Amino acid sequence: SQVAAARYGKDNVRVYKVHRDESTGIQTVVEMTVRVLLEGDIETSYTKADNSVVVATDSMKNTIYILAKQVPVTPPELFGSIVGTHFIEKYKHIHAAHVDIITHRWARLTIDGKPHPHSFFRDSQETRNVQVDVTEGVGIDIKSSISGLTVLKSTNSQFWGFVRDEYTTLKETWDRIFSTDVEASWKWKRFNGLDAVKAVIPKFDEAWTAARDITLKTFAEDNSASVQNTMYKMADQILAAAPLVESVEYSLPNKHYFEVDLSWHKGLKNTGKDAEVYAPQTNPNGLIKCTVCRA
Ligand SMILES: O=c1[nH]c(=O)c2nn[nH]c2[nH]1
Repeated sequence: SQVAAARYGKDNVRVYKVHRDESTGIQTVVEMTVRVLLEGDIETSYTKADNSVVVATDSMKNTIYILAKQVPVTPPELFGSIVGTHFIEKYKHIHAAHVDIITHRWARLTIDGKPHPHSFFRDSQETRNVQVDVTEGVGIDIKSSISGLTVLKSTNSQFWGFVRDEYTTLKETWDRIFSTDVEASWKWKRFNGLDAVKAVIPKFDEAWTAARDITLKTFAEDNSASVQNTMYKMADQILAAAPLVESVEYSLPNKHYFEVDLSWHKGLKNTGKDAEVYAPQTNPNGLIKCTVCRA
């Protein structure tokens, strides 16, 4: 046997960092969960019990905390690029570093109509994430994403004209509920190194804001013909808004809400235009995926 592929590191490294503005007393917090996996000339640690090539995962965890102290932890695209670049520069036998960062939300509390200087709440399980792959002699590939942004619209979602055959029972609808947990990601054009990432730092927050705003606005305003068509419209607009982005990917579960026919109870009307009470379905769910690139 031989090692076909190998990468190792520390997962679920939880990092919190506070910025204290002494002049205003306003504090700002960031919380994230970091994974770093390394690749390189490490096969002998698997095949020969040669630990001389192993940077201990504990040391990798220490490194994440030290770098979080020394450099900005936002935008996550920058911090991930710094962390990954550190490992391939520090250890000559390490040739690639894969850094995944999940950023959790701490929304500033508004108390008596005013933003509170140092109090926050978890307003959503939505996260902002990056996958940063730093490869020696190649560059830095970054995929940014939004996860766990759960939305629902109570009308202006349709689905009709689909294949009807001996397997079809689904009725066509011109007015249905559409709910999904948004998973949207955008892949940046390859950066040739850390300096190239540092040259465009503002673009990362701008792209995240654009992707989130476009997703929510299109979700709300599009009279959706299908999940497929609506997600394509979202991706198309994100590509137009972010020239440094190479492609956009959506993965949207279609979280079904079924009408409940109550006509058996004294003729109670609760279907079609009379439907008000629905049964939210845990499973099964539709799952619609696409990757959209520039033509
Ligand atoms: O938007 C939808 N797309 C689909 O492919 C599908 N299939 N069943 N319901 C559906 N809704």
